[in-house]
Amino acid sequence: MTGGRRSVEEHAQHVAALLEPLGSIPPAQVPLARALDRTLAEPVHAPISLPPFRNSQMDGYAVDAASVAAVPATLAVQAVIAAGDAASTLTAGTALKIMTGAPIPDGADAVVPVEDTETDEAAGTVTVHHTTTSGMYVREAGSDVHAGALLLPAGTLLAARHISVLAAVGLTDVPVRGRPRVAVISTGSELVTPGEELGPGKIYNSNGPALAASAAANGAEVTSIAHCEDDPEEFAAMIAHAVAVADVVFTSGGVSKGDFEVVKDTLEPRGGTFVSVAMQPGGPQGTAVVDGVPILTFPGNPVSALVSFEVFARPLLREIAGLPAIASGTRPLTIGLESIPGRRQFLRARLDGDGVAPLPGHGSHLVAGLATADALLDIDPDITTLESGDLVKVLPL
Ligand SMILES: Nc1nc2c(c(=O)[nH]1)N[C@H]1C(S)=C(S)[C@@H](COP(=O)(O)OP(=O)(O)OC[C@H]3O[C@@H](n4cnc5c(N)ncnc54)[C@H](O)[C@@H]3O)O[C@H]1N2
Ligand code: MOO
Repeated sequence: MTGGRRSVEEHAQHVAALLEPLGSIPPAQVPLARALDRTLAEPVHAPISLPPFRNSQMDGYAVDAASVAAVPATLAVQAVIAAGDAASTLTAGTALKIMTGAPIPDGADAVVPVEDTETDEAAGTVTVHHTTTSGMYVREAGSDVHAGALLLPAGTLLAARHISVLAAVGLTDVPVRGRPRVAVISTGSELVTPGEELGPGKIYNSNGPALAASAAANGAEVTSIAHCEDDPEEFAAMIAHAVAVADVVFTSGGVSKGDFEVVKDTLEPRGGTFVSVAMQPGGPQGTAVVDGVPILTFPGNPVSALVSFEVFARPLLREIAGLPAIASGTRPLTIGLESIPGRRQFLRARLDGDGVAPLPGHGSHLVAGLATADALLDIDPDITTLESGDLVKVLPL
């Protein structure tokens, strides 16, 4: 604690301990069509070789290289082999017209590209102008990967190129790390859902969609998104639903010092802990466990809610889902800044060449300003002034 406030590190440890059981979510077998951005839970070995059979790299003529050792060489063309045809046999001293991807006939060991030949349709012959060597333009079976070899190690974050090879070896589904199920509850009687009428005193709910998007972007499966009036009974019912469908619940609003702090008022009597964390934004934080399911209660201000997610939830969700950690680093400031003493500040900023520039405006309601940021500056509580050129910790958004 610092001055009655819990440090960011202490709160992060507390949250990590609460979310620890999520580390044992079992892996899932998912179809390739839903495997993008998932993380392989186990290594995948090639069930077949690639290419599965010896095939042509060019549209041209399959020959025995020895038969075109002296050029020009004119050979009878026996037939045409298309991609998809079954294997055929080349009669010695002749050629077979062959398409890219078609199986190389037995007896052939090279392909002469069509550009290096002259065809006499009437005579049924091809004249080859350049000599070739055994293996030229032949794609050997297994030259990419052999059956049984390691295709992708466990931990691979599946991108299109991985889906490509998994499909190429004929796999229909793959074992991936389980995703934590997340429920999001936005609280506040002032909130209306986009699409509804914005009556007097009302604002659109932005935390619900933002927290759901943040969770989904960091490896979670969002199973419930709900909005609750500042009504303890309604909130208690929503919590009961949320813990039934999720592994972790995020709430926003209702945790500070007002008359209608529905989250705090409902969860504190049920063993929840509500603290002030020495950070800005995101000071008021709470946690609870209901029916064994951890609940993180973020403050309602939109910037505070998202910064809270970035600092406390994002690293853990990514670890649980097997996603790589977000690489934070340091960069020189392109503009100097002032910071409040005693609070770890997370300032909105924009990457600027090799440096980083803090954005103007510190209010936690500045959601349009937040949308122009692509990073947070992580300023230690004991720092009050930084000059242009000073190195700062940067957390990419
Ligand atoms: N007397 C004090 N007042 C406040 C303190 C304090 O220490 N003493 N802390 C301030 C800080 S810092 C924050 S952050 C907020 C946190 O308050 P709550 O978590 O109780 O949040 P609300 O009061 O419900 O809402 C705050 C603010 O954010 C807007 N909001 C809430 N939910 C949403 C949403 N889903 N989408 C968009 N905007 C939302 C809400 O309308 C309020 O304007 O408390 C300060 N007050
Ligand atoms: O922490 Mo509040 O989260 O400063 O706006």
